[in-house]
Amino acid sequence: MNNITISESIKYIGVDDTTLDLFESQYIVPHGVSYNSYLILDEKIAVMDTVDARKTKEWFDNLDKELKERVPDYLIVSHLEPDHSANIQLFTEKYKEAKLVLSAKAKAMLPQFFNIEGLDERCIVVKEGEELDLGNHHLKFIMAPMVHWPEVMVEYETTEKVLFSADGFGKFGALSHDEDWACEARRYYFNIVGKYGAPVQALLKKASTLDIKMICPLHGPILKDNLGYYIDKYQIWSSYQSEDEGVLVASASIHGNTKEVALKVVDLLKEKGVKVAFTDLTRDDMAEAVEDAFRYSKMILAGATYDGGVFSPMEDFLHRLQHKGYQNKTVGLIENGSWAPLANKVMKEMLTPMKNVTICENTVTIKSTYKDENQEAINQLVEEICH
Ligand SMILES: Cc1cc2nc3c(=O)[nH]c(=O)nc-3n(C[C@H](O)[C@H](O)[C@H](O)COP(=O)(O)O)c2cc1C
Repeated sequence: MNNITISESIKYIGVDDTTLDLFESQYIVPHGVSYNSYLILDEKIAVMDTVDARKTKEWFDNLDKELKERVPDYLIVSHLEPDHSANIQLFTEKYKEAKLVLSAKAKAMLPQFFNIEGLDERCIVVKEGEELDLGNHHLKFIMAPMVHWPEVMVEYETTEKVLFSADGFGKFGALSHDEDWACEARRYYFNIVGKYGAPVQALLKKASTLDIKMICPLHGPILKDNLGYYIDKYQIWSSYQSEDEGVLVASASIHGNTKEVALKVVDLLKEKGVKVAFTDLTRDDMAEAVEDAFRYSKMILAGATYDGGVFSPMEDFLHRLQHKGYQNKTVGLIENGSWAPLANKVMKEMLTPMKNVTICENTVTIKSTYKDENQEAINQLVEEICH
């Protein structure tokens, strides 16, 4: 177990997973991920969520070690996604007197995942603002529907002023791997929670009334210092403001000619002192491209024409941005085609329904390979996006 200290009474019993190939079967996690779980030891004992089925044994070992022969009274269920809920059934079978404490929606969904005997008697359904008395510790329940599932709730422990924030403030990366919080927290946020900005804003509003000394999320490090920094990031991200003035240049190129033009644009922007990120959508991590699209205020898309449409990695990227609620940005378009270039038309059609997305008037069309005669159009697009 990671040697993570929370307090005398609150223990970390989570686990690192450093061999997972893809989180949610789609996100690379080069430094793994942690499934966090906590134990509150008081007159009554509460376990705060379970972990993924990949780590059942390790989690029960951690729990046993901290319980020191005592028996839990409650399992608090914040979220039913299997990376946190997988061991609920086993827990109820091992601790037959323990109650599950959960939202009404979670109780309704529970039978979809498990077949728990005497479910009604085993559950304590809690509502907004209700409290559970553990002795010196008191858990106050705050509903957080659609952050990012409907049954989600978070818990505020009033004595030590700890917010158990479910997937909120979560991050990719195992706890054994020490790294900057923002990069992997941002990639996690926009790809997993990003669509649900309004529910996150609602939760932040409720949280702003609490005196929070520590945030214990279900993934990533326990946040103890400078909490304003993390909360500010969540305010920016969930309100779809751009975190940085700058341009993401994203290319989808089959044979490299479109990419070559995209890289020329990167150089031009850099010469102008603009903050630039570049992604090759055919090879780089798509989730990081999504993250950067939300992070920066502007974006230039460079796509090859493919079968009368746009090359599929670009199409995939734009679909993801649609799903995640991409908005409030300026976007420039570059296309390439050998006989009937159509990529700009298709990219424009995909961008137009998005909220408050302004498409630059200047566009660039390359016919197969870059020629000097293309430079003027490129310059004009770069000039427009810089203003
Ligand atoms: C399978 C396939 C389908 C294509 N479809 C079109 C098309 O519909 N219209 C067009 O103008 N070019 C089409 N092209 C040509 C490419 O868009 C063109 O060669 C472009 O220059 C490729 O840029 P790249 O070097 O960045 O890959 C197609 C190419 C391939 C391989």
